[in-house]
Amino acid sequence: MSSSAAPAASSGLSDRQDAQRAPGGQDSGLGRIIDGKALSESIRADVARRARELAARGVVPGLAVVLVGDNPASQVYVRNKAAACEKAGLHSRVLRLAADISEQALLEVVQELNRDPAVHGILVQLPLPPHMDAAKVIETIAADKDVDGFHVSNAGLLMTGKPLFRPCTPYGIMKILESEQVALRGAEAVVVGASNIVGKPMAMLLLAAGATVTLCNSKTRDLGTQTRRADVLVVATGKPGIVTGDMIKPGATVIDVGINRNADGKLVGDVDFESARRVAGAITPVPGGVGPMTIAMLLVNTLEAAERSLQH
Ligand SMILES: Nc1nc(=O)c2c([nH]1)NC[C@@H]1CN(c3ccc(C(=O)N[C@@H](CCC(=O)O)C(=O)O)cc3)C=[N+]21
Ligand SMILES: [Mg+2]
Repeated sequence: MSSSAAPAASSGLSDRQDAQRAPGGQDSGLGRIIDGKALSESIRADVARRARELAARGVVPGLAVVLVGDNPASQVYVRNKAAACEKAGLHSRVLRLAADISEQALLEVVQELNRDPAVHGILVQLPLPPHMDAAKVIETIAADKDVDGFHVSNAGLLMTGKPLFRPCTPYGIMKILESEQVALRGAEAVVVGASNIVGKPMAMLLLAAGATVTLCNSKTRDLGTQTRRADVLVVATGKPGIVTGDMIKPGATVIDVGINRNADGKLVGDVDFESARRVAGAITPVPGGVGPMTIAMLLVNTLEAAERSLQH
């Protein structure tokens, strides 16, 4: 692919964005890389501003994160969430529980957080150890503190068009599409992966925005036939490289939710980035795409829970 050697000067673009501009500003044949990190920072700045307004009214938004066991990836995510809270002026509390804690003891911890007026949002980090029934734990969280949006009440409210908390990853993806000014009314949207956490709520949000939605799963026959119709393609399977450039409609917006560590320890998505970028109009990178938006929307949900606490 061609890349301009022109100096970045005052273009205001990152080196990476500048490198994909062909001489004369013509289309270089490479899709734009969507900067989820920059967008997440502007959302977090907005959260910080609203948190200051709340603080002036005597309310500091509080998030409680419950971490069971010592999964190293979970440790990192939980630390990042806590740091993002502090930076935005939200209070965060991390409860670290031993991997062998009983399910009953965990349920009691959640019930205590439900009663605590300083806690506006509760997140129980997944996955939970195998001896726990994750659904039972999630259903124990008060629906009006369920900032993940995983509780059946919140899933039902989303499905019936009256969402309280939107799950953070799909919500962040909607913010990306909005900021990219992707037209969704009447558009073909294809979601690959039908989890309760990403794929299913993603389909609901896209549907509510007027897209025609196809939800694919691990049994979908000839996946490429589905994905090639997509104006907006969201991939959330946990399978690196499941979508390649030949499966993408030219000009499509491609959103990669996967976070996989490859053999050399590098983070990669579910989409084969190099081949996809030659076809897509715009694409999210991994890292720096969807991941930072997930955390930003967790802050938004927590802030809004605190704002609602003032309304009654
Ligand atoms: N109850 C619950 N809620 C969750 O929201 C939840 C969870 N459990 N369990 C684990 C997953 C995973 N998750 C991520 C959030 C941010 C990044 C993120 O910021 N990723 C960075 C890179 C991070 C890195 O370098 O490892 C990026 O994509 O740029 C990743 C993953 C939230 N999760
Ligand atoms: Mg990412």
